Amino acid sequence: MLNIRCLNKIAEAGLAQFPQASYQFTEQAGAEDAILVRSADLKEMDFGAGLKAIARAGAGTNNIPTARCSEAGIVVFNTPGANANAVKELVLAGLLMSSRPVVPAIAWIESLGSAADLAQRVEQEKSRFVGTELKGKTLGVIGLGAIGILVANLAVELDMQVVGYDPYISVDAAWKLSRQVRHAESLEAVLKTADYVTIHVPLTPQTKNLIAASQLKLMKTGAVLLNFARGGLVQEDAVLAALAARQIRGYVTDFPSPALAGKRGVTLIPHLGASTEEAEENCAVMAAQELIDYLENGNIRNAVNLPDVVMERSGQARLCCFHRNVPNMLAHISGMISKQGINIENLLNRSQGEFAYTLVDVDTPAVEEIAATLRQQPEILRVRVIV
Ligand SMILES: NC(=O)c1ccc[n+]([C@@H]2O[C@H](COP(=O)([O-])OP(=O)(O)OC[C@H]3O[C@@H](n4cnc5c(N)ncnc54)[C@H](O)[C@@H]3O)[C@@H](O)[C@H]2O)c1
Ligand SMILES: O=C(O)CC[C@@H](O)C(=O)O
Repeated sequence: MLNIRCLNKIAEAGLAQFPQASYQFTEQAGAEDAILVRSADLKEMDFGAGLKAIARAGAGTNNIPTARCSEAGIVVFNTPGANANAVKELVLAGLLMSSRPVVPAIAWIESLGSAADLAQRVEQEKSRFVGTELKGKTLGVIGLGAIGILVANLAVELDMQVVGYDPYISVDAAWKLSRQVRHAESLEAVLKTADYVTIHVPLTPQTKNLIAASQLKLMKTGAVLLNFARGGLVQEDAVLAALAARQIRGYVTDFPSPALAGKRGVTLIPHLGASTEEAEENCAVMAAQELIDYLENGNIRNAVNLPDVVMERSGQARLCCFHRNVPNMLAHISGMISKQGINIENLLNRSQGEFAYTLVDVDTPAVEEIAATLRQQPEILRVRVIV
């Protein structure tokens, strides 16, 4: 039996992926083979020696200590794109809420209750809630990954001018982007030209406080900043100062904090970007399938600390080695196997940065001794045998 521990509410469709004959769910810390998580913070968590993988049912992995996981031979997965449409739709709501004051207008009408002169007061006072149109305004999109692309393309459909910035854009992403999206050479160029700026980059040590006082100063007077990516990307004190100085008109964010609560110009949403039935199901199913293929076949799809490594099963056993990306590892692993007179049926090795992963299919199930010897190597972080 393999033990799966869920640290957040995971959609039923995802949990149903795990066959009951070979998987059980546990709440016991330290007993798990794999963890399924959404936003729970694992950064200070101790991991049991048996933990082989963590899957984030979502895009951001800043709640997972990925470097520590790699050192312990734990593969960290996420579910790229699985909730992108849900976020795109909420960004649209954010754009509409910041161009048309519908939220205060609804609050006002609710405050009137069923007053007899309701219709009359509506027509008399509605001019307090005049807005502007998105059509013709410029949207700056920072980060053109799964979400940024959808937001940029949607804005083109809304007849907005769109300017995008992503120095690391993938070729695949570039193909999906509307040709009407203008390419900005720098973050500064986006900030200077946009009426609305929306951020869609991961939170990493490099992107922390991406938008701070000096970036906010570049923004057009009266512009709106939308942050559906992570709170730490925007320096809150600087945003509050920019709002107070009327440098920017609004800050719409999916990441509330005590400092932002109740402040003029701030719209707080309780981290609902991915909270649709469809996105929760997509993420849960994708995360579960990634874990199952890794636990049962050693295959890796959508890990953040290793590249994709997928090989058809052959032979009688599979050795799965998570190791450092240093010279001679492949020669060492294959040499150890051939020294025992064992035939290698198939082998696949891929690396990403400091780490690498090797799958070896062999023609005998009797490879535990080889695995035990390989585990002695300091460069080898985890060896699993799958028969
Ligand atoms: N509000 C929510 O519920 C919610 C849901 C999903 C994702 N998110 C957040 O949104 C982020 C983006 O999600 P995604 O699915 O689009 O991820 P993604 O990996 O598909 O795209 C991220 C893009 O950011 C780009 N990028 C990285 N650093 C950059 C920089 N300094 N400047 C400009 N671009 C940069 C990358 O090249 C990549 O194209 C996630 O990391 C997560 O933090 C939030
Ligand atoms: O699980 C959620 O509700 C949020 C997920 C979101 O923050 C993500 O990074 O994908």
